[in-house]
Amino acid sequence: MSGTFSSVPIVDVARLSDPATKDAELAKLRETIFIVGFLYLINTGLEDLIHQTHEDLPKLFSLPQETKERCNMINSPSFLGYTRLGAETTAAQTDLREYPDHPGAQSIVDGYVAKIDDLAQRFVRLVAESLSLPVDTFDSFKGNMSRLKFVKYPPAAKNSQGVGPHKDSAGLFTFLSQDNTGGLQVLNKNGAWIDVPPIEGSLVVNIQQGFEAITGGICAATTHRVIAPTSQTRYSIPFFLAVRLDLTLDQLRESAAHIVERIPVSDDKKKRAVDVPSEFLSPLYSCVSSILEPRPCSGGDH
Ligand SMILES: O=C(O)CCC(=O)C(=O)O
Ligand SMILES: [Fe+2]
Repeated sequence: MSGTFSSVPIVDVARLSDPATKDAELAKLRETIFIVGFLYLINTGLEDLIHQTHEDLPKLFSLPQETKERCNMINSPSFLGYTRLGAETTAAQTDLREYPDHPGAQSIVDGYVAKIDDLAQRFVRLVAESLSLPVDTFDSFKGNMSRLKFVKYPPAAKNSQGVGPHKDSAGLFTFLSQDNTGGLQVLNKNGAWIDVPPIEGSLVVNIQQGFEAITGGICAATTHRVIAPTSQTRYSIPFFLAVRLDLTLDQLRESAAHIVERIPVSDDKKKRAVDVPSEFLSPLYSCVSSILEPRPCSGGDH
């Protein structure tokens, strides 16, 4: 792999679990983490769950509008819940997508979160291994505010914005299951949009800005977007693995410097990593929770 990419690599969990193939697959994971920031994860063991959950999504979204509005996120103190179509903006344009939540969805959500969170915990340890770090290196950064979203993109005019260009923000990694529609694209270092076509049963995993900050910018979050579908409705299920909200940015900088020292990449890359432009390291915020909800940070030293 050279300095940029023209497709998103596939990393195989079965090969990572087999002593005969583990090292080769870890090397692939490392290259992918450094160069692309996006990968497909296959053979996760979650294929049936993913399939079943996608079967359930159209039913959830076809709940009556007033049922969906009852759990609108604007009424929630934690800002979690339903968002209607057109209520979001990315890169100054309206996104053509909506997401629901409903008490009836509780068991679907709980079942999915339990399994995907378990996979996410294993993945983070594999990433540490692939970077030649102790397996538990990132464990102390993990928080308990991970989020699951069910997203619907109705058909729209050609080249409409499903969700505009963005990097995922204050977490470690995103684990996304997309249906068979397509439309997800990632931006490579030459400024070209690269398709991430659906692979049945796979998860698309990408680095968030929290992990970028933890690795001092060596493992960077990649900009991505979704082009709205034109003829069929698209559904996706992103799971955002969170960082600890009480982590102070001073602590983060200190441990990032410590981790960067141990990652075996060229000094040149390390040098560039020192000055990563990330809202995550903005002096405007004193701790991670204030990025999500700007206010003074308390109890940040544990
Ligand atoms: O729906 C997708 O495929 C991607 C969604 C996404 O990028 C996000 O919600 O952050
Ligand atoms: Fe995203």
